[in-house]
Amino acid sequence: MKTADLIVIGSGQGGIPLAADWAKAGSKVVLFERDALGGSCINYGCTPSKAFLAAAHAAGRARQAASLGIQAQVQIDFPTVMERVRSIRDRFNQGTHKRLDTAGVEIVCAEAAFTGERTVTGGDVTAEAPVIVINTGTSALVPDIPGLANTPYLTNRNFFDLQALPPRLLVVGGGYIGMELGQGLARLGSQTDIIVRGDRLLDREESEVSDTLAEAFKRDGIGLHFHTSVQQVQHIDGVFTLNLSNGETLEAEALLVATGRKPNTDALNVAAAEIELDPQGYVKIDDRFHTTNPHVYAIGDVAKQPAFTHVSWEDYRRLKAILCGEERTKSDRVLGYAVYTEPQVGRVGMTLAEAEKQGINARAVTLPMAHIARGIEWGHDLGFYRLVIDRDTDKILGATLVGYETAELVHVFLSLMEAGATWQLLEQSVHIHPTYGEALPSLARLLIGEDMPTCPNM
Ligand SMILES: Cc1cc2nc3c(=O)[nH]c(=O)nc-3n(C[C@H](O)[C@H](O)[C@H](O)COP(=O)(O)OP(=O)(O)OC[C@H]3O[C@@H](n4cnc5c(N)ncnc54)[C@H](O)[C@@H]3O)c2cc1C
Ligand SMILES: NC(=O)c1ccc[n+]([C@@H]2O[C@H](COP(=O)([O-])OP(=O)(O)OC[C@H]3O[C@@H](n4cnc5c(N)ncnc54)[C@H](O)[C@@H]3O)[C@@H](O)[C@H]2O)c1
Repeated sequence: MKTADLIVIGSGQGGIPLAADWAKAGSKVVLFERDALGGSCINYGCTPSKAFLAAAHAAGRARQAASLGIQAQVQIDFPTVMERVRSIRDRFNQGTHKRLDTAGVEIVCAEAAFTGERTVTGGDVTAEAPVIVINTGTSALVPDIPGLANTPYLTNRNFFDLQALPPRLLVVGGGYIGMELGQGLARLGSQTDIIVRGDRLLDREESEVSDTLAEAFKRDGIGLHFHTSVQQVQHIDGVFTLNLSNGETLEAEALLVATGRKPNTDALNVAAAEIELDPQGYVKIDDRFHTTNPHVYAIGDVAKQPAFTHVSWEDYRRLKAILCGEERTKSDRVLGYAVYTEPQVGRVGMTLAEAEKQGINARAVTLPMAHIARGIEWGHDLGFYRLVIDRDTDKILGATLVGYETAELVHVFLSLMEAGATWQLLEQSVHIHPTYGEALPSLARLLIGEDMPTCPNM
């Protein structure tokens, strides 16, 4: 039995810096990882998907340049695209290894399980510590569709190992992963169809977001099948055949299943440490990341935090402060996130409906892309910017930006909200012409009744 000061289970986005910081400060840290170091984000999530989308969107933008009078011949070298994706993934993965090694963390490459209140075993190592942090993330949740189990379907786990471009692709699921990777392969040349159980894409967002993305996907030649589910899967001679509940039959050489996530808690033997899970298997935590065991904390996706890398990373910063005796909680932060389709969706805070549900006297204003000079100049016609404010306090409550690179632009709102700013502060700001950013004060000016269009030259 090893004795440590800190045990981290899972090398997710919060666990790595926590382990490294503790070890660098001279503490004995043992980190268990059953798969690739760096977790989902580096190995089969953010990093490879965004490197992949860089290529896909380059192809999409080159084709769209026709509307500017530029006729580009797009040739896809798929093996090179994927080699680049994997080399970036590998570089980040090796960087993680080096970071933990240099800090002096003892890495145990094994699946870990609790063997007592403060003890964890993985492979032939058993360690005990007064503080244990669970950062084991999630895995693809694969639905129990007849015929699916024994086929070579793709999830985010093996997608980035693709060697050849599938001529045709079927995607099950109209959420983040299905949309990003589905549009990506479509832009690289796969004839793509997306099967959506509900009546719209990205159904947790406002319907105008879904409608805009559906229009963009149609322009990319993607087939959208709403209100239907897969009843049967067959895989014969390299071709998947899917029978849908609406009577349609679809065929393709590749099938991507992107129907949500499940927490990685099955192997943890949480009962041995009296750690409670919720009905879906996520670790229950309080506002200070404490599980039901006083020695054990949980951060990131496995603790049912919003499933984003910056959330897991921020969990680490807050948990570190708590462990150092500071008064911090998990809840008092402004949540922003983005979907890396084209157009992108940049989101922060509440929608109008969410604000009203909380009883807030809220108001929303919307500026369509057609009223943004930069959009017209660049040939981007899809999207809109929306701002939600509290009528009683004038504070900014949230924003939804759909358009070109809005994942960058939405940080203006994030910072304003973090500072507790009112919409008048934005309205008074003089932003640079011609930029997408100049449309943000214009958006706020709609609240004082200024008519659209509001940008110079419009
Ligand atoms: C395709 C895809 C794209 C994404 N894109 C983005 C994006 O653009 N932006 C964004 O913010 N987020 C994105 N995400 C979400 C993001 O990857 C996660 O929210 C982020 O990785 C945080 O995860 P985590 O720290 O909770 O743990 P993870 O990164 O999931 O890591 C958990 C680790 O624990 C290990 N583990 C599990 N069980 C055990 C065990 N019993 N013993 C030992 N080790 C164990 C796992 O092997 C894994 O390495 C994406 C996710 C996917 C799947
Ligand atoms: N850009 C980003 O930050 C980014 C990118 C990818 C993933 N992520 C994170 O990872 C999480 C998981 O992504 P995801 O796309 O797997 O999940 P998701 O929850 O975003 O989407 C899953 C979709 O599949 C549908 N679905 C569920 N079961 C189904 C079934 N049996 N048949 C058909 N459809 C079904 C759901 O209705 C939903 O629309 C996201 O919620 C997000 O937090 C983030």
